[in-house]
Amino acid sequence: MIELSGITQSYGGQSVLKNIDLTVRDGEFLALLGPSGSGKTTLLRIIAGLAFPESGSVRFNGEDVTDLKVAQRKVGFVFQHYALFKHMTIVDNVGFGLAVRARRERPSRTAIRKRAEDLLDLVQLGGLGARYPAQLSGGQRQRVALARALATEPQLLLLDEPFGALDTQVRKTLRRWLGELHKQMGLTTIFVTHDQEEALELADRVVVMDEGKIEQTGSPEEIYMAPASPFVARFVGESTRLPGGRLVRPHDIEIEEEGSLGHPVRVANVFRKGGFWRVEAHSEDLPELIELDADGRHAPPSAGDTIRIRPRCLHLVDGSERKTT
Ligand SMILES: Nc1ncnc2c1ncn2[C@@H]1O[C@H](COP(=O)(O)OP(=O)(O)OP(=O)(O)O)[C@@H](O)[C@H]1O
Repeated sequence: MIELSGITQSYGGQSVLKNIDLTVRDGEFLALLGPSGSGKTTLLRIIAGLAFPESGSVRFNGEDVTDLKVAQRKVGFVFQHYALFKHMTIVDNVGFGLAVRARRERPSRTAIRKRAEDLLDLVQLGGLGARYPAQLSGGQRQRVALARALATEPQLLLLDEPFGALDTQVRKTLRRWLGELHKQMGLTTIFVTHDQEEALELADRVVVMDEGKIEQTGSPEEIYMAPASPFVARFVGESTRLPGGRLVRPHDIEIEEEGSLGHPVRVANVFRKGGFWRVEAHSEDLPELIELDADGRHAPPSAGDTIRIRPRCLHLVDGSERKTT
């Protein structure tokens, strides 16, 4: 179990992490999700022992590791641009962490090679060990980086936008594959992403961060269905503001029959979005358009129509809580 309590950090007088408390359970796959600059990487570096907090503590299984350096923490990590050693073969890259161990802890050369080859099989690159990094695709290189991180049998795996530099299709494939790998190995894993789709699809639990603070921690369903703040509602999935200031998902607004008590709005635009219609409508009491989704199997309302709408969902976020900082 990883326990962070009261972690604060600032750079040049600017507060980057503000009193972060977080517990990560054994075997959990946790995503740190937030916009650029929200402090995700800084938090990950503090967990790794690559940076040290101004105050607060980091515990691994009850042991205080706050002042321990990275080499003493048994963590494996993969960063977006964590380059492989160009002049080394793939198998040597993977075995590197073991080969540089002090002599009394270092396995034999044969054992290192065997372990590296087994890991290459695990990341589905068996047989490519003799190649050099330049002879692999970007996606394959990131899998090698992952195999290298796993070689030293870390107790914790940290991934910082590991697929960030890859194109969408490769990213999706690797995402699925990483999910499977985690299921197989059950290694406690924390990954940083600003991609909500990635976080919601992969993680057991998502931690949404903004401006150095945790906005919400919860399962992907909780984060999506019951956002705890307007920030989360806006950052994760789509949201639209209703009269009265509350935010709701466009697909959670129902068009009611004429004569009902729903709120009257005037349709401004309608366009197809895959299997449904996206309707944009004006309301007298809101400056911006309300967005809602209508069933794609029926004819949609037309621009200029007045329709009555009602939020269908109970999980509304009160826009009046909107932060002013
Ligand atoms: N070593 C450093 N020196 C000075 N400022 C830093 C340092 N590291 C991070 N920062 C600042 O701290 C803030 C948080 O950065 P951090 O990299 O943790 O955010 P992030 O959420 O990971 O963003 P991104 O998704 O862009 O990587 C930023 O304003 C950044 O400029």
